Amino acid sequence: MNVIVSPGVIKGTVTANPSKSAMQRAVAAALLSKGKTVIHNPGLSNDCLAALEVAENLGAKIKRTGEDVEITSNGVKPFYDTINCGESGLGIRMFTPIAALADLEITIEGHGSLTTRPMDFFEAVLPQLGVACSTNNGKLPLRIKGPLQAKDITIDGSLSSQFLTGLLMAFGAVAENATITVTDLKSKPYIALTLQLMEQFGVKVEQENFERFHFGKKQAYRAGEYTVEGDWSGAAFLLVAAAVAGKAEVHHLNTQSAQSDKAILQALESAGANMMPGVFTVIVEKAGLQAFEFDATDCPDLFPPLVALAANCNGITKIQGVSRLAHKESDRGITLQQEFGKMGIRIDLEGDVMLVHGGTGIKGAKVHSHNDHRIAMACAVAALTADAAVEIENAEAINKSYPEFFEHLQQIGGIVKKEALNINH
Ligand SMILES: O=C(O)C1=C[C@@H](OP(=O)(O)O)[C@@H](O)[C@H](O)C1
Ligand SMILES: C=C(OP(=O)(O)O)C(=O)O
Repeated sequence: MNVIVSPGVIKGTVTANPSKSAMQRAVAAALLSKGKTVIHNPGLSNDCLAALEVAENLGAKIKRTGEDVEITSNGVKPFYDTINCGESGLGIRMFTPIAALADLEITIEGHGSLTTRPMDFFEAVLPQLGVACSTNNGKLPLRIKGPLQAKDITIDGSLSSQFLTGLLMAFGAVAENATITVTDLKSKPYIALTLQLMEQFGVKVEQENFERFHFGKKQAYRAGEYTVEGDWSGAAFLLVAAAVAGKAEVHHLNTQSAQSDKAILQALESAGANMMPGVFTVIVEKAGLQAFEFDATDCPDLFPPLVALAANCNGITKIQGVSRLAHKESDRGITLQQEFGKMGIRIDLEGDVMLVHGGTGIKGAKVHSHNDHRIAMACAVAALTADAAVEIENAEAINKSYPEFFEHLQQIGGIVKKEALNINH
């Protein structure tokens, strides 16, 4: 699907979509619990749907009841010997150690960009926990055979925090007096989110400095009720849209959230946007925007909205953390450079630093998402202040995290036209 976004003024109110990071973790915790969990405000993006399907294949019963999702589980008891994590990096890295709690040999698959993302971590780490594991040269499919034994282990956290999230969640179900030690952990706030979620489901982990995670006496996940927070990662695009092109009020955003991407507020402030954050609502208004400096090492998903913001700021914005982008849905440093380049915005990549030359004028263009949801959304926001419309090819990539994105953009005044592909027979 191609989507055309025209320049225009932003004005309106919208409710943030549910956080996929929170939803996927809640689905995993519900699977690990005994009994019925009710998830309110469930996320239904492709990554969330993939998590629900994996939980079902690993033994949970899933029911949609009105606005909620009910997950009834008796722990990990796989129905099948194959699970498919769709395109979700968190999904595969979280559910692999969880699936390894069973003693069945299981094949773990995915599709699209997930087939090119690195999984060799598991081959190095899972055997130390008694799990046989093979990959296809460090890529999918994975084959594992548990059961996983939670033992003291040291892992490298520099590539992604998601592997640690998976180990923490799995250890939570079986560990007794065991410690995970992590070196060079990146994306730390995502681990804070994991620990917070585990505690909400009754499992407490003692952590020191995000380097040592200790499990004392054996614990059990407790089924219950859970409400998914609004998503700061998706809302960041709406907040930037307001900062560059008008004014918007975004509801259901918890400013006390553990989500890393609430850091968008700091970037907006540094750029000079007018902001009025409440506890569950954020209002952002356009102002004269200046180039800013920001370290996105621990919140890498903010790069695409930050680039859309920086393109509208006078001067050269410096964003640290480019090396974190190589293994996302696309190699995002390069993809942003290419696609914003088509819109006349120069981006230099200098080692771990991205330099965005802003305030030079955004041009209408035809751009491509590279099947990366956050690139599609960043281009849509850039279009708002372009000199002509921007056409985004493969814009359906947004379904991975935020299927409602274009409707939400329209709700706050965005001029959006969706074009189905013409297929000539
Ligand atoms: O745990 C999570 O929900 C996520 C962690 C981050 O990955 P890394 O830890 O690989 O940076 C982030 O980029 C991803 O979109 C979601
Ligand atoms: C990288 C992302 O997700 P994941 O790693 O879970 O696929 C993302 O949502 O931008």
